[in-house]
Amino acid sequence: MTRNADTGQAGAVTCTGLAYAFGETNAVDGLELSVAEGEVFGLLGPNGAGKTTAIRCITTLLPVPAGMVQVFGHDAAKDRMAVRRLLGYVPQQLSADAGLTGRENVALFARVFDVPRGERAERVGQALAAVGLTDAADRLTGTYSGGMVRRLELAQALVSAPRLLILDEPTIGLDPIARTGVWDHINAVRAATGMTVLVTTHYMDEADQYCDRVALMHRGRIRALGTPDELREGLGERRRAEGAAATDPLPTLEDVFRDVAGSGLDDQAGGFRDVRSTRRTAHRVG
Ligand SMILES: Nc1ncnc2c1ncn2[C@@H]1O[C@H](COP(=O)(O)OP(=O)(O)OP(=O)(O)O)[C@@H](O)[C@H]1O
Repeated sequence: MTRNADTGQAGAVTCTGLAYAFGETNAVDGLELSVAEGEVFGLLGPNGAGKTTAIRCITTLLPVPAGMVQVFGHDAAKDRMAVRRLLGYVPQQLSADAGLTGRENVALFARVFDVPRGERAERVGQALAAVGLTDAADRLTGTYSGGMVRRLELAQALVSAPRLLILDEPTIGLDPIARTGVWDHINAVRAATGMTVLVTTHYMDEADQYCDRVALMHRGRIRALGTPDELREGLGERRRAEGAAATDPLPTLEDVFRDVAGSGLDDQAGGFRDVRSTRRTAHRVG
């Protein structure tokens, strides 16, 4: 895994004091976030933490009412088109049309994202190949499994060759094999292109395995930030200083989250575990 958070290159994403409210609800509440070029950055948190709202501000789908968002140095409030041209986005909700073939779905995105006409067919084929869907490309998307749909959505986001790929819960609702498949394809594309990846997830194990750095978000703010190892070891050290045995198992990322969020985690509907079965990604199409 490439860990180049300290290369000194211009950040892929910088949020400074980002705030967004829905009425009385401060969904994002002074978010400070910096994603380095080339890293896989995980934004973690329970239901309602503000992850999707923050992501939607970064993608320019929501305005930036307070604070600042920059993507590769472009201000998301002032230069929306420049930001949009640099990123690919896989939203939580379905973005593939069940009545079209996989190839037609990706071609639609190629047109929307202004892939030059003469290059479209080749780029669509490459995007489908990158996610392992060449053989299924001419089947109706309605016949795809949940994992295939997610990979198709990935191809849709990749067809414009983005420098930044943003994925909102890319594996929710998928079985472990399909989840691994989605990540294998993300990593293969990243290795080939150096693309930056910003991903939200509830799956702590997945973040631990695939993210270079993670930010733990709770009630609109980042509560802890670091590599998964740094976060787990930091809590382990503190527990040992407080008297825990040196032989105790290293804390998990979920332990770290419970430590920073305290009991606040439990008073929200859901938490981490029970959201896993509630999404219907695997059954959304067909
Ligand atoms: N369109 C909306 N109208 C009103 N409130 C909203 C809206 N969207 C989100 N919220 C509220 O803003 C807060 C943050 O929601 P958000 O969806 O950003 O969290 P999240 O961390 O992405 O959660 P999830 O994991 O469930 O997607 C929540 O309290 C939510 O109820």
